[in-house]
Amino acid sequence: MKSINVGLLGIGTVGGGTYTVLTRNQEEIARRAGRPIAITRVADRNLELARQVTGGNVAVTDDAFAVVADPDIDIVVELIGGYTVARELVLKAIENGKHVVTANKALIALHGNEIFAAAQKKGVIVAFEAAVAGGIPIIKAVREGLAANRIEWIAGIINGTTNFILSEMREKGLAFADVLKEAQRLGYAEADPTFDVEGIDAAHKLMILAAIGFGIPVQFDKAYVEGITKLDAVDIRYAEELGYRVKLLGITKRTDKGVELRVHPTLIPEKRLIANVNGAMNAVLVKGDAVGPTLYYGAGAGAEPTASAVVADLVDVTRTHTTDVHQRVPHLAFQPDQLVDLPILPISEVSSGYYLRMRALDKPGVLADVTRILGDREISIDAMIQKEPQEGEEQADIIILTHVTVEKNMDDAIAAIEALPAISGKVTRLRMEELSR
Ligand SMILES: NC(=O)c1ccc[n+]([C@@H]2O[C@H](COP(=O)([O-])OP(=O)(O)OC[C@H]3O[C@@H](n4cnc5c(N)ncnc54)[C@H](O)[C@@H]3O)[C@@H](O)[C@H]2O)c1
Ligand SMILES: N[C@@H](CCO)C(=O)O
Ligand code: NA
Repeated sequence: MKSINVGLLGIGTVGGGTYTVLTRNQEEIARRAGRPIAITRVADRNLELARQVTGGNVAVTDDAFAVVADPDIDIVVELIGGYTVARELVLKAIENGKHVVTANKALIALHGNEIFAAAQKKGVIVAFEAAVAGGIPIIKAVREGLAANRIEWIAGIINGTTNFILSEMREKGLAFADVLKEAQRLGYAEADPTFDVEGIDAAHKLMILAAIGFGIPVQFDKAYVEGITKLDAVDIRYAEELGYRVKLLGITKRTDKGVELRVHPTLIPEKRLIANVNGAMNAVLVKGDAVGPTLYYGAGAGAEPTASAVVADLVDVTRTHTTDVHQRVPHLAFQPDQLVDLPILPISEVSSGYYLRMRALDKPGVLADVTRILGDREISIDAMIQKEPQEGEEQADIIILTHVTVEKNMDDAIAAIEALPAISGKVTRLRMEELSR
């Protein structure tokens, strides 16, 4: 039987893993796909690496555009990353009538609308399971498995690097920079690790999840993005005292006013399963109206876990590419002419519980002033700790957990608290999610 010929662009961490998995499980994959799938050409600007990984068994080139133009190639796998050359290559592949598999969440989050429109026009498939939560089949779960549901919200630990950093810092007391270096060595981090630590990578993935969950076009510029670089170890400790873990969470919710789309460090009750997801592991909670909350857990980064998703997409594309375009699973889960323009809410309109930490002079009345400011704005307090001042100091930390309120109301309360003479410096604010309903 004629094999499906794959052109692999980029044979780094994920590309290398893809080559290994496809070669190792060749026979079983053919039995699943209905025909053999073979990588017949590889492009990488590092020719030495390409030769080394393929052991001289495949034609290698440093010109990715030559692979995309090759009439013998059926599916192009883009594992270069970034959104400049990768965008051009993917659009060129589509133009040449090739199906595309990619792990590139940045590309999909920024240019998905353009790419899917081009693919629809040409009748080709663009598959991107590896782009969100690595090896966890979350795209398939939301797009197909939960197709009966009205998706209400999705919340996930969707960046392995930051979860690895937070876990190592908490468990082993290691320094941020050392843990980041280790994540880079293990192949978890992006080419530019600021994408990981500033929450951008998680926001790329969240944008994709919101699009397939709610049937909206990708619009990455509307996401609220806050990473872990400003997170203070003391807040992780206080949160623990109060029974919470701090995770970098991507949250998207459908509300009456619009869609919440936000990535930020978040307090989660420690009894939730997702609060106990550690290391480079990812977990995504999806709440559907019929099914209730569902949880998906697994390796979110790394060579073979990510390759697992890339190769599954290759099998999917191989199985479905004979199907009529209109009968296929739509790229963003909803038919292309059925996407809706729900507004994405600015962060000021988002509702959440809050963790507040402030430094206050240890004198009577301060606490009363703070609680009055919150009370005047109908923000109710869930828990509070007042620390004893350290030896020789006059100020002490006050930590307050609040019930849900809208962010702009909290902005106003924080401004009033910071204006109190007995409060010094800024109030630290972290958002909190119960993730129970
Ligand atoms: N590493 C992970 O765990 C992981 C997980 C999921 C998704 N991803 C995504 O997968 C993609 C690849 O990531 P990676 O970690 O494998 O990166 P990588 O840096 O390890 O590999 C990229 C490869 O592409 C090659 N390359 C770069 N520019 C090229 C060009 N113009 N022409 C030809 N080759 C070129 C590089 O030489 C390198 O070998 C990215 O989009 C990334 O976001 C990575
Ligand atoms: N840099 C990403 C790779 C997986 O997408 C992460 O750490 O999760
Ligand atoms: Na995935």
